Amino acid sequence: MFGRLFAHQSKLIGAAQKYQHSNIQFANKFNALSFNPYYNFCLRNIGISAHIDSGKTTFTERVLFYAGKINAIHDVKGTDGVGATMDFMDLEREKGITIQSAATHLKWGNTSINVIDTPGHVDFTIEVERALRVLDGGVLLLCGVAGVQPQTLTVFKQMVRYQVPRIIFINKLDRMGANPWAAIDSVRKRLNIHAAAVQIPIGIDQSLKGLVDIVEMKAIIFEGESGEILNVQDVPANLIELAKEKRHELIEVLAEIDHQIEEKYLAEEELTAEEIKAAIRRQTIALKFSPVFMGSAFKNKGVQLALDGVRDYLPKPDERKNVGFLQKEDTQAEEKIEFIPDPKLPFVGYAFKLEESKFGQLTYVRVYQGKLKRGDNVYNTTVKKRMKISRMIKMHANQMEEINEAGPGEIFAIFGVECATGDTLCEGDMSYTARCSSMHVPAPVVNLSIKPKDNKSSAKFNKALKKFSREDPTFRVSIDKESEEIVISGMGELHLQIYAERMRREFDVDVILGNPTVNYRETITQKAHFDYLHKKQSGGAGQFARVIGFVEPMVNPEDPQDFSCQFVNKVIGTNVPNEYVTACEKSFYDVIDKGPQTGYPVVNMKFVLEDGQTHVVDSSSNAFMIATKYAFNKAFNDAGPVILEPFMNVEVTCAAAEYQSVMAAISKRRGLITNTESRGDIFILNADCPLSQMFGFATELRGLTSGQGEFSMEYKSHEPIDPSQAEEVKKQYQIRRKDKGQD
Ligand SMILES: Nc1nc2c(ncn2[C@@H]2O[C@H](COP(=O)(O)OP(=O)(O)OP(=O)(O)O)[C@@H](O)[C@H]2O)c(=O)[nH]1
Repeated sequence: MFGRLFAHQSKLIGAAQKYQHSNIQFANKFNALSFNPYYNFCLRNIGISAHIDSGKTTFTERVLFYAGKINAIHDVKGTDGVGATMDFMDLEREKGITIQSAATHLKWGNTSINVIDTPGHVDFTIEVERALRVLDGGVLLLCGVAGVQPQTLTVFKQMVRYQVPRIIFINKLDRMGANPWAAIDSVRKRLNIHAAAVQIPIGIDQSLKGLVDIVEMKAIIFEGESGEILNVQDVPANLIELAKEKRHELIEVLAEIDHQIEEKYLAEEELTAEEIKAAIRRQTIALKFSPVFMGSAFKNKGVQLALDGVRDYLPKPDERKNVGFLQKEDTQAEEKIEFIPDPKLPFVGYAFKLEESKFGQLTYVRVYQGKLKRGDNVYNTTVKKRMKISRMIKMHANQMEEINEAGPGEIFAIFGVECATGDTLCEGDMSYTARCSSMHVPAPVVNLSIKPKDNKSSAKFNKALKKFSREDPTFRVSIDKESEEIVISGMGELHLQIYAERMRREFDVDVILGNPTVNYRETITQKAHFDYLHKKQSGGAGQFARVIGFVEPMVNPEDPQDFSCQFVNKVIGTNVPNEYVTACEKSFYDVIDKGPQTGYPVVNMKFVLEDGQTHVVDSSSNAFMIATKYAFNKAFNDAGPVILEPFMNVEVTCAAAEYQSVMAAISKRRGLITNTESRGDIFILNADCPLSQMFGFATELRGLTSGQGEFSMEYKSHEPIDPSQAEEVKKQYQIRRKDKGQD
């Protein structure tokens, strides 16, 4: 029955696209499915993303307080003995950082808001990916002193990847040196988007008292112990000129992208607050504009107005286009489909996060279409299994609230279903199933060998590894073929250390960690031909295979982490029969797994087989596999082989007086300084550094700056290694081989 409904929906949508009608109109026109586009009129799914330490958790804590979800504000580091509500893991409270994304929901007036607070550290970037994959809008937080920082760029790129409309909140205006206009400038220059302030501050740093809403032209002073009283006043006389100037700037920016505003602007007509707000909403949802709010979360200034911004300018679930696929089970044929947030259509949900709780596995789901009720059966498209939903809950940080149903656009969690991150759950029968589009999973860059201190803990150790790798697709476990050690790979040292610590705390397993190593890669820099004959015809069964072709580099400039290789069959005629081509292909993919110089994978290379030769008796798949292996080795050597190592964009912030020693430390670590900037007493340095040289930098920086310096880094690309270092990496590989008796 649901298969039929899906099938019907697919026909409707196909037809709707053809006639350029909206699905809603089309469905209504044919009266085929009753459709209620206003089901979630009052729902927003938002995430809060930013560079490390910009104040996401502090901001979310205020959001919860003003929305009446908590009755007191707590500090992020847990110094008041409680800790911020959303950083509920002990580790998060001790370190004062967010490690996992946490979900909560609240009411702001008549609007229900699901909020996901995500980590800022690049090491936990998958948490941001999975949150953005399922959110309809975002708040991009910036520090009012530093403006756009490296991780701001990363989260911004992630927002662009998932087409998430966003408002901006410039935080920390209470700090010395805060300058919202410089921050907006950095947004325009570094993010290259249309953005303009909708507010101006009343006072700055120590004297920050409130904000002027330049759309409505009114002043708001935040009063009461926690800024909970909004005292609305006339714009102070000394700020009228600035407010007018910034209102004009806002209209000017909108006029560039919005026809309705442009017409009135050119005709020099006065615009009403309603007209400006409508244009901000239109263009924010169209991803062409980001309104800029500001304040200080810590000093309880401005958060309520940003929440108004979430309600007024970010989209409802039915204002986002959610495209997925409809799969016909018998033929596996897939067609694109738009999921419609109508509770009467078949249910489609996306499992975006798993968490082990004391009651079993908790799976977070976002509903894209239809409605799910407790007791319903769903079909997991990936594992092709039907499962009963016996418990549904709404999460508020680590607290649970039982619910009986969830409709379109909702985010909730279910217990006890077999699921992995990225699976689609749907109501389809076996003939038609739905699949949501997937999320981007970045490749790990750091490895650590790991083993339990005590052999008796092996079972618990393995259980922990299994659990963590199911939860986090950027955490990988493998066995080093040479050393036979277990190796964990992840996004950074901190990422892996946190898992080691969680093993101790959650599984009672102490572990020994090896030194971190980075994920080298091997590639070629030029084209090289091969013509290799493998011939063994003296005594016994003979071997004969000849392969002819070339290898060449293959780079995807769009995606620095696209490390693919390709085998291309260009054989014309029957010189190499198909079964031998298949053997050559298999051999190629086997051999690139371990590069000849370092044992790390070969990337970005095309192997083109053009011709060859067989022998009536002595040729075999095995002979062609051997010939391909040797042809590869020879061609690889002739094609200018290089070793690549991961490079990071590093940003260091320190006091101006310390900059020389920081610059020297970066240069010593083979960093290439790309930018330096002083803002008042603060010095900011950007550099491209090899990741292999950055281990232990946090400790060195603390020493150089009396603990005051901060740094962050994010993956940039894999780049050729310095020749002197290349020799060392090759030598290490030879030593490892020798130790294993492979030489
Ligand atoms: N002066 C000032 N400090 C702030 C403000 N907001 C947050 N902070 C401080 O900045 C530090 C980081 O705040 P968090 O809320 O943990 O930042 P975060 O972005 O959640 O951090 P991560 O999740 O670890 O990236 C804490 O010491 C906060 O007290 C603000 O508006 N003004």
